[in-house]
Amino acid sequence: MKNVVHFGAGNIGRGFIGALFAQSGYHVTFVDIAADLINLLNTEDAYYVRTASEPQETYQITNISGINNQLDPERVIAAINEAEFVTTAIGPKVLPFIAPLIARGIAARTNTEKLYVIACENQINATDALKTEVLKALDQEQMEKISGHVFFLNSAVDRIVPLQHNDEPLDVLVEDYHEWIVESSEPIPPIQGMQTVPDLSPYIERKLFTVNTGHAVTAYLGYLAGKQKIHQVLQDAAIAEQVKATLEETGAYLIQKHQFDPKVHEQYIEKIIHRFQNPKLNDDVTRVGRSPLRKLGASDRLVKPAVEAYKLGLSYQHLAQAIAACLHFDYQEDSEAAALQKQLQEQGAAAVLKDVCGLPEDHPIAQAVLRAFSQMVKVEH
Ligand SMILES: NC(=O)C1=CN([C@@H]2O[C@H](COP(=O)(O)OP(=O)(O)OC[C@H]3O[C@@H](n4cnc5c(N)ncnc54)[C@H](O)[C@@H]3O)[C@@H](O)[C@H]2O)C=CC1
Ligand SMILES: O=P(O)(O)OC[C@H]1O[C@](O)(CO)[C@@H](O)[C@@H]1O
Repeated sequence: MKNVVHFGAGNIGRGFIGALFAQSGYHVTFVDIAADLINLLNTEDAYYVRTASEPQETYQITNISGINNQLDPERVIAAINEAEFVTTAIGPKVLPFIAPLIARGIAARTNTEKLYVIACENQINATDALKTEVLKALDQEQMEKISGHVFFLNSAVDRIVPLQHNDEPLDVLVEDYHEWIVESSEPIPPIQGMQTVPDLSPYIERKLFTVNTGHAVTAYLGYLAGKQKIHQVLQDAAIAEQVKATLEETGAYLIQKHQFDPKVHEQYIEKIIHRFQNPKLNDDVTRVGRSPLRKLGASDRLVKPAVEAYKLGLSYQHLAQAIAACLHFDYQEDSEAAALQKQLQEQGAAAVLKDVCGLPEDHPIAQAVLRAFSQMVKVEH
C-alpha cells in the first residue's frame, strides 16, 4: 500500500488533494490541529465528496486516517517514514509552522525510496517557501542524506471548495472542475487528476492572476455592494463588467509575458467567470475575500499583475480599483481584515500601500488606488 501524509484536513485537503490520492489507491494520513476532525477521520471508514453540479456526482473516499500534529508529532514522523508523498493544503502562512515537523520526519526516514513534497497552496512557488523552512531545520549531514531522495515540487491547485454545511462533518461539496499541476521535469508516480509540467510559471500565473484575481475582485466589489454570495454579486451587470475588465487587464499582461493565444485566453476568462456564477456552490463573499493582507501582498493576485501591467505600459486602472475595494473589506471575523482596518485607521491608506503592497505613495498605481479608495461608497452590512 502506498502512503501519503497530507497536512491540512480542510476543504482542499479532504475535497481535492486527499480525495485524488485515495482514488489513486493511496492510504491518506491527514495531519491537522483540529481535534474533532482528526477523531472523526479515525473513527469513520469513509466520507463522501459531492460535486456542485447537475447531475451531482458522489465519490466515496476510503482508506483514510488522521493524526493531530500538536498532540502526536512522533506519529507524524513515523507516517512520513512510510510515505511516498507529503502534501499540504493548510494556507501559505502556516507553512513555516509545520516545516520543522516535516524536517524531523524527513531527517528520521529510514525508508530509502523517493519522497515527493508538494505544497498545494494559492501562492507562487509555495513549495520552495516550504523547502526553505524545512532546510533551515536540517544540519549539513541531514541535508546530504536527503539529497537525491527527497524532492520538493511546486504546484498549482484549482478547485473551488466553499465553506461546508453538510449533515456529516467529513463530507465535502466541491465544484466538479479541478486542475492540479505539478512542476517536475522527471517522471513522478502518477496520481489521478495530477498533471506534471517542466515549467509551472505560465500555469501558476494564469491560474493565480485569472481565477484568484477574478474571485478576489468579485468578493471585494460584492462586499462593498453589501452582497453575501459570489453568484449573486455577478448577477449585478455593472460589477460583472468590472470583474471582466479586471481580467482583461491581467490577461493583457499574461498574453504578453507567456505568449498565450489571445482567443484561448479569452475563453479561459469566460470559463472562470462561469465557474464563479455556479449557484450550487453558494460561496460566501467573506470566504473568498478572506485574508486580505495576504491578498494585498506584492507577489499576490492584485498587486503583482498591476505592477507587471504598469511596467509593460498596459492598463492597470481596474486592478487599482480592486486593490481599493480590498482596503474596504472590514469583515471583523477575519483577523487579517481586522488588522488591515486597524492599520488603515492608525496610519492611513498610503502607509498600508507602502507596507503591505510595497507601493510607495508616489507610484502611479498607489495614486490610482488612493483616488479610487476615497471615492468608493460602501453599503453597510
Ligand atoms: N478552498 C478553496 O477553494 C481553495 C483553497 N486553496 C488553498 O488551499 C489551502 C487550504 O485552503 P482550504 O482547504 O480552503 O482551507 P481550510 O481552512 O478548509 O483548511 C485548512 C486546514 O488546515 C488546518 N491547519 C491550520 N493550521 C494548522 C497547523 N498549524 N497544523 C495542522 N493543521 C493546520 C486547519 O485546521 C484546517 O483544517 C490554502 O492555501 C488555500 O489558498 C487553493 C485552491 C482552492
Ligand atoms: O485562500 P485563498 O487564496 O482565498 O484560496 C481560496 C481560493 O482559491 C480558489 O479556490 C481558486 O482555486 C478560489 O475559489 C478561492 O477563493
